[in-house]
Amino acid sequence: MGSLKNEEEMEPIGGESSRDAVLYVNGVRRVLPDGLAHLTLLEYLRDIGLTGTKLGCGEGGCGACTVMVSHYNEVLKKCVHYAVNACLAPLYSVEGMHIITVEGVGSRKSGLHPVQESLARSHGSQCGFCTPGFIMSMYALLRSSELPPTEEQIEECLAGNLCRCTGYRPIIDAFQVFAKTDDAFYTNTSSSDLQSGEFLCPSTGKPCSCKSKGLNGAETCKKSTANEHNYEPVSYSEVDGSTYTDKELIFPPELLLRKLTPLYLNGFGGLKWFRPLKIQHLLELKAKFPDAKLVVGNTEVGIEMRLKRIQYKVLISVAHVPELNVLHVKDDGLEIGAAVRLSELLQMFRKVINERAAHETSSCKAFIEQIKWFAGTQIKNVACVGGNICTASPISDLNPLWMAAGAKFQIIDCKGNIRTIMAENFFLGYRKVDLTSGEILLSIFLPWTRPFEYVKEFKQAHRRDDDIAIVNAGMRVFLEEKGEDLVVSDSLIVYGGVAPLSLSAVKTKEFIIGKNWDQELLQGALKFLEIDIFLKEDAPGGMVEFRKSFNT
Ligand SMILES: NC(=O)c1ccc[n+]([C@@H]2O[C@H](COP(=O)([O-])OP(=O)(O)OC[C@H]3O[C@@H](n4cnc5c(N)ncnc54)[C@H](O)[C@@H]3O)[C@@H](O)[C@H]2O)c1
Ligand code: HPA
Repeated sequence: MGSLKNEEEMEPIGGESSRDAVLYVNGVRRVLPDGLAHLTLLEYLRDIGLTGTKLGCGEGGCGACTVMVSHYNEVLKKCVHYAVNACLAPLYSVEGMHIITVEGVGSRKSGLHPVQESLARSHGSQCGFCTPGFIMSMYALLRSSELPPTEEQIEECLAGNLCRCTGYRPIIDAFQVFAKTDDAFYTNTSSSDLQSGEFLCPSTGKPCSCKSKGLNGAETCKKSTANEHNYEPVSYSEVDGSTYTDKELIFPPELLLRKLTPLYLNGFGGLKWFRPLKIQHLLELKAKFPDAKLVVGNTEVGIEMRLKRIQYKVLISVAHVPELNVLHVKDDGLEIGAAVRLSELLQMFRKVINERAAHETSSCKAFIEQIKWFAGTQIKNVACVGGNICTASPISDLNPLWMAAGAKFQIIDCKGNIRTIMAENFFLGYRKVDLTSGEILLSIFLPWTRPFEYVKEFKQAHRRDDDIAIVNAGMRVFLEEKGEDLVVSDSLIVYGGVAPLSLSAVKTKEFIIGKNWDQELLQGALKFLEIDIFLKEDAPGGMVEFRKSFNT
């Protein structure tokens, strides 16, 4: 399929020269030849014999293909580790990175990792198909956490992994031994006894169900989750895995020193894969290939190409363009680059709600709740804000919130001209947005909320975790004090899942503005919502009565 091209031979992608595409898998250096742009990371891994990673749903919904990606983050000046769905990750998107698969974590032969051993001992593996994915989600959480994770973080990191056999309880039990809430519980036996005589579990910091008064709380708790029969641990003597760390795969030193370079590679059927590192190069590419698809997480494009058989000829990975990765806290709000991943955004929201006045972060709190239920952790680790916005899905979880929260989108064209548009006006129809083929979404500006301004999210899906919405919404109301009363000064209520696009309840807004914030307003608003959100009996998506019940 030809060889790697250097910059001189390249399409317009800047003046730096390109190098070999390199990847590390389980500590082993691998040179990626040109011609593989059509491959996913999963296909590549299985082709090289690493078949522990499984193909389940192929759309990032089941987690059987979970692997851990590590790379050096130039901004944070440290290695970052996170779980991804290998079934959606384009092979070249992980160029310059280290991939750890379940084979690299441990095996019977080389010794099991504590995560693997605990799962096996707790009967958390039955048919075994989903097991590598669970192991990798938990392993990635442990490697990326500076402190031992909480029980909640452990459950959250598994939201994108499905198991059809166990009912999840043995899996959760197996992994909860890695949760630790308070060092004192481990070091000070007297502090692990409540005055009532109840025993506090060292792993969870909560009263322990085994209620044992044994010598060592940790030991008692361990036995309650692991197999109580005598056994010879394969690789370690304690559940905390202290002896295992000698074998832990380190981040390859070569990748610490190696600078990312722009890439231009090819794939089957004439597919071109570009990785510009500068906005100027990205804009030049977009001018040259107006129909090119921008990709970051590939969680939408990947599904379109594989499951819907849509053929894109040119893919431009914009994940490493600095201008698209900004996350700036400003006096009047937050500037968010279009390529910022949802997990990064979530962290930023958590940071600002701790640092800023409570009234300023009502939108941030609503986004935190909505992102929690957006998808599994593996998807949130790669899916970007701009990808979700530009997909303009009628069930997008975040677009109703951007609109309601009064966000503004910055759009840049191939010549570098920037225009700003209110999120409210950006969505034009079914998966149609106000972008010409020469334009891309550059960034999003989310204003802080004002005193007496409140933003709320809503999502109803078939199940809570990792599911698409049946109906969702974003709502904002800004109240003004008038004497004894609170009067609605401004508002926006936007619903998803009820029309071909995220739909603003215009008449309801008109009705409530200027009215007192009371029960009467609520009853009147519900009537107007029935007019604004009108679902025909044969509306696409079905479940019309059910969906109507959420709107009012
Ligand atoms: N597969 C899943 O389980 C799952 C779950 C939840 C959400 N999602 C998807 O997450 C996606 C978000 O991110 P992603 O990074 O994976 O998307 P992606 O890389 O697949 O790109 C999605 C779309 O957005 C466009 N796009 C991306 N950045 C753009 C920009 N800066 N300007 C203009 N267009 C741009 C792409 O060209 C493409 O059409 C959503 O679209 C949503 O469909 C997937
Ligand atoms: N949330 C969850 N799933 C999705 C979305 C979203 O916003 N868009 C497409 N699939």
